[in-house]
Amino acid sequence: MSEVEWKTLRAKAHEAMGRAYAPYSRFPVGAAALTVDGATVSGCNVENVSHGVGLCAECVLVGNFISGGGGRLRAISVCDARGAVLMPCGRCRQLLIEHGGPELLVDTPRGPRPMGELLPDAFGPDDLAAVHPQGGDRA
Ligand SMILES: O=c1ccn([C@H]2C[C@H](O)[C@@H](CO)O2)c(=O)[nH]1
Repeated sequence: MSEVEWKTLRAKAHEAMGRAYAPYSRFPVGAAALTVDGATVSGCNVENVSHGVGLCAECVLVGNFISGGGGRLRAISVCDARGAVLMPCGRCRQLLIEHGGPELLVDTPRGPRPMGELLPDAFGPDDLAAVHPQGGDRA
């Protein structure tokens, strides 16, 4: 990832932040990611009057990504209303690692870091396979 690519992602995250629906927290968030194919995808937080069912920007990004055809995420940047880099919450780290793996580069205040550092020893498909080696959908 070049500095130019990070700047583009940060700009797209900021743009998405401007579309956030966050009347309850008044904390708009934007997220933008680069895919391994070179496409970009973004998302903003979408809150709800039933506070607990609100969606984080990263969650909306993943939904947009999958509904747009999916693939693999390479890098992501998330920002707040000031444009400052924001760390994905724990749930969103799990959502993101599913589609980018531990190599997914995450913009952090300390610079880009692989998701494997931010969610070490993540729960993953191997944990399911250990119980159901043949696959299957029943417990
Ligand atoms: O990484 C984050 C952290 C928080 N939020 C949202 C959730 C909620 O709408 C608001 C305040 O927590 O910010 C995100 O979208 N992404």
